[in-house]
Amino acid sequence: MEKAIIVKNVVKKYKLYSDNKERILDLLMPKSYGEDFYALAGVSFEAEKGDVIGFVGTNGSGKSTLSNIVAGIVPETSGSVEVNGQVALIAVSAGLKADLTGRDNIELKLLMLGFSKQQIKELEPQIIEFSELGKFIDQPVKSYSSGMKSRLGFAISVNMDPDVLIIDEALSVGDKAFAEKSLEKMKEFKAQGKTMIFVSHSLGQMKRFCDKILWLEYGMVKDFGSVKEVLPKYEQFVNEFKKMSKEEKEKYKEEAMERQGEALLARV
Ligand SMILES: Nc1ncnc2c1ncn2[C@@H]1O[C@H](COP(=O)(O)OP(=O)(O)OP(=O)(O)O)[C@@H](O)[C@H]1O
Repeated sequence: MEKAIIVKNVVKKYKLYSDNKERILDLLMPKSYGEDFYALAGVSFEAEKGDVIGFVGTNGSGKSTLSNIVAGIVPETSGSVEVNGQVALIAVSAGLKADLTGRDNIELKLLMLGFSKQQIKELEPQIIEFSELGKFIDQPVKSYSSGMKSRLGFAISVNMDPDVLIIDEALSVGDKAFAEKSLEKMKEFKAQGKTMIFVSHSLGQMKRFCDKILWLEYGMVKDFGSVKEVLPKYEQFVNEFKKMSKEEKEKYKEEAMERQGEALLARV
């Protein structure tokens, strides 16, 4: 099987600063300021060509960070990411320039991806039609609602015919009719054998759409396998987690952070 995505040992470290002074000191001084925070602590997984993989995990587990790294939008701190083919990320307002109009954003995005002026001229009407933005297409994106931004982002990404498509919660913002239309488009892509990553809190959508599930927990892979195998385990965890008291949740987090520390130490 041909690999579409190979992610090896990816770590993403953020710096958390208590105030702006600390941030500036960290930039200017040789000594390190601020606290290290690991959004991803050594994540590995592979996608075969045509796989549809769902990322699940509680809030803050690293799903968006990982999808942004696979899409090449955020750099990894260490580890490696290989993507075969052109990748498109759909997330609310991902990569849209707020001061430009919807139309300018379409042109800019396609130009940056290497489309010719002629190709852009051909693609533009179908993108605008798909976005259902009507005359708003010539208004600056900063005047759009989050649903409108998501529609524009979705319309650009699906119409440029990518090899790998990453969809981060984009369907939860638009209205129901648009979400259905988008889901249809994604089914079409799936039938064409395109590789997709799908980030959503809707387990129903995951079940309907994905083949495999990557379960992230505090920046680590808790499980990776078929939907049938992993999703019931995740569902059970979510139900149990919801029932935990605040103290039990804290304890669970502490233990997971210890495992994270050990995993990071084992790497050095
Ligand atoms: N730019 C940043 N600076 C500092 N911390 C960040 C940054 N971006 C993300 N994080 C932190 O990294 C962790 C992972 O965030 P991420 O958005 O990837 O999680 P998620 O699983 O997508 O969460 P959600 O389900 O809530 O969208 C979070 O604790 C978040 O606060």
